Amino acid sequence: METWGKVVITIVIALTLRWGWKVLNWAWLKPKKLEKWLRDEGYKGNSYNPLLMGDMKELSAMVNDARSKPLPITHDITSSILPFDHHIITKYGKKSFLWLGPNPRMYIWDLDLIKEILSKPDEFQKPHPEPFRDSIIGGLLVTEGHKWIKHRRIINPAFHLHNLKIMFPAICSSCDDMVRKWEQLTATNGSAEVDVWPYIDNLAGDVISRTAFGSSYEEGKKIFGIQKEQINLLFQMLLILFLPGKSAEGCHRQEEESDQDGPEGGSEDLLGILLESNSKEIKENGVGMSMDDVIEECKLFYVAGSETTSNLIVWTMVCLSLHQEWQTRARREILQVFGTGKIDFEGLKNLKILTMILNEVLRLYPPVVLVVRATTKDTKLGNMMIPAGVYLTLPIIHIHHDREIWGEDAAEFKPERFSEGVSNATKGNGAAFFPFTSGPRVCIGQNFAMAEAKAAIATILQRFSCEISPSYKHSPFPVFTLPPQFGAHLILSKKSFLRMGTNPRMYIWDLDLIKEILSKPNEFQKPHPEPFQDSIVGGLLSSEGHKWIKHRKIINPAFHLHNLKIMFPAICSSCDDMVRKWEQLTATTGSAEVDVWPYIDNLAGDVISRTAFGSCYEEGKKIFGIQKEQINLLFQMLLILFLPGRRFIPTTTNKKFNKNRKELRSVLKGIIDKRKKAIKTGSEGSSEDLLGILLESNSKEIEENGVGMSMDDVIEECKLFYVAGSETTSNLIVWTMVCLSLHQEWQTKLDEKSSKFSVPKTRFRRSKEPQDFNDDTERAEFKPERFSEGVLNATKGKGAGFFPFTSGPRVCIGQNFAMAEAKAAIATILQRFSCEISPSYKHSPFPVLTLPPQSHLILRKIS
Ligand code: HEM
Repeated sequence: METWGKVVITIVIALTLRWGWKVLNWAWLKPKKLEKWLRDEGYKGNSYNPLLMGDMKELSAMVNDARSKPLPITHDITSSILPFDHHIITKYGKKSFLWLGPNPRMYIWDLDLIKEILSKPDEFQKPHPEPFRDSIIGGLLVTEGHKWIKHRRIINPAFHLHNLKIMFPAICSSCDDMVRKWEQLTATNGSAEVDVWPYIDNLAGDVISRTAFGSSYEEGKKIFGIQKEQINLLFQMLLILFLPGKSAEGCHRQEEESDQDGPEGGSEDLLGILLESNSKEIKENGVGMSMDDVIEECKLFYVAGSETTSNLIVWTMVCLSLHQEWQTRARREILQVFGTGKIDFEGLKNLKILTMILNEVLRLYPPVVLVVRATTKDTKLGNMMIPAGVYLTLPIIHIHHDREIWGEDAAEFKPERFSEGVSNATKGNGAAFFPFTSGPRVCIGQNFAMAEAKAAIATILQRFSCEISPSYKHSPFPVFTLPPQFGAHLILSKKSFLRMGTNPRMYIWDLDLIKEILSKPNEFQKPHPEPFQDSIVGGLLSSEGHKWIKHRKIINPAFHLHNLKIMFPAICSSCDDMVRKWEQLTATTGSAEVDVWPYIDNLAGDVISRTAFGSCYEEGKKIFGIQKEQINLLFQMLLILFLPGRRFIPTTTNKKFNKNRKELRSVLKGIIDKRKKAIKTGSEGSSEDLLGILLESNSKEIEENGVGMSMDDVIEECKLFYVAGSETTSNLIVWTMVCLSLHQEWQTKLDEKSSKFSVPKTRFRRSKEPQDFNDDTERAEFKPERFSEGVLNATKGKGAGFFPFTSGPRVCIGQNFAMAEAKAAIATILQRFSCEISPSYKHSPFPVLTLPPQSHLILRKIS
């Protein structure tokens, strides 16, 4: 008995000593040995302290403190989101390390070393055990060696591009579902403040549920919920997590629960493809994945595939809200590629701007902020021989923000740095951008994630604009990935589009954007084809690029002030002719009710006929008539106008339209030929009208540069003079008369000043036209005094808010002409008449190509 007792005591002592030795080695000797190695290699860090769990206590306190408050809105986030790492790096430099329990983690900043580590997954494995990670995920992400090779081979097909293409409609359905909810939220006011994070978070889970489990989508969603709770529970256990044998009761219970949800379903979703690939593996090589393996992979799909991608989407929305110019560029591209219709997989590759934006977001807000590898034996890395048990931190986010790599603007959102690809953005050092890591263990879901993010952002921007809400709190905080801890409160506004045929039209209200668009005629061209306009006007108005530059140069002299001066008497003759007719109408009683519109309409045509075609005035007037008829015919064809090949549809209107077109050409050709001859023979006045000056300027261009305008070009310009020059100016004149009839006080003012008045200019303000006169909002009132100190003052410094003639290089070439004509007309009228609204007047500004009315006014002769 005694002997037995001694034996037992000896065994107990031996075991205790062995266990004690192990603990001593784990908690003190080994860390101290590794610390010595690190310091010998020139790495610096805090001295290891087992009582404080290495740096865990300080780290935990700093993390909790950082988590408690939002950050300033800046992309310079590394120091705030990884406060302890920042503290260590600032204190000890880049060659430093920190203690997670008894394990030292050294930072690897050298890009060549990072590449080497990632290219040798066997030598630099993921740390095992890694309590945080292992409690949540298993599967491919954490397996090593042969098992990893086999699993990766089995899973790979699930992520092939052609399978992604099959799954893509499911991704789009989830995006549509989300956006539909936002449409409900913004239905009443057109905009709403929305915390988009829960929706996006849910979207990514939804996408994985559909694409991973297809028909078992609803059960799939349940797993998503459980997995999310697991991560939160782990955070509550941060301090005990690195103790051996830590208990995670809650976790285990839920693990079991999530284990119960077994896989099932077809072969067009991730699970189906995986199961098929597994059967193939078993057939070919005897062993494949077990049921437990498959379950682990499914759980992994959730965490790896949804958290990460939802991070990317939400930070993209935040960045686009902060950088509206990129939101506009992205939306423009999306509308160019998909219109407002369905997003398709093939179109994704044309989203160049969006790819640049997503890359920049992945750089600034990488969902995986760092990855860790560990040595299991003495391992060579560069010039170092690293002993077993050292953890290596590859600080993705620090490297993505490193000024030495990206330049001084590293913390700025500048997607343009990716315009020539990743290699260019990183100045040849592609390894500096690795949100999905690199090497054999590069993220298997990279294409999946990018396709999902593109589909989501495209679907959102097709329908909404977003901006930062006042209640937004910037809170990127690394949990497992980098979600916004306090959500992402944005203001979503519904985008309104008008559909013309298959093309959407978006409204641009922002004056800076309007100015930008008008200042870049090459980038923002007129829509081609634009069936309505193209059927009526060609010439300068619809040409682009070099052709436009050449034509504008040739035509410009025709609108020079000194030529306008020469043409001015012709303008006044037309005004006199019109007023003479009114004098006849009012001759008997001194006043008469007159629909002034046909006269004014005719006046403007008359002015163009005289000033454009001078001596050929009568033929010119014929053109005017035909052009007017063409506009009316087009209106009758509105329904078929946007059909391809519309010209050949044999309707009566279409036939008439085509006949008119031919006639126009022939009349104009006749006029031009005649004029060319007259110029040749030096006939008097042959080059004093628009046509003459244009032909002369064209000859000069041909002489100097070899090419000028063809006959067809000149015909187009002449047709354009009619529509652009007469409809528009007659609108200005008639609405001025209507306004002066409504606002007698202004008529009187003009009367008093007789010849030296200035024409009120409020016609084409961007504000809405009143349909009745009760609209008392200030912007809808007729108040010419707002222009008393000029346009800039009237628009409260925003000159771009008034642009009846547009602005930039393509500003209306006939602006001075129109203003001179309108002034001459109104002056001539008011010299002889007063006008007031007649009881039969109907207010009917209705846009055709321009904005003509039906205007019955009472004209009274001024005695
Ligand atoms: C923006 C989105 C994503 C980012 C930034 C991202 C990032 C990463 C990174 C950095 C790794 C390497 C981790 C390490 O080596 O420790 C990784 C691995 C992995 N990712 Fe992703 N990921 C994303 C989306 C996805 C998606 C959508 C899926 C699947 C549906 C996925 C599945 C995986 C898997 C299975 C691995 C392990 C690969 C292996 O070890 O062989 N990821 N991911």
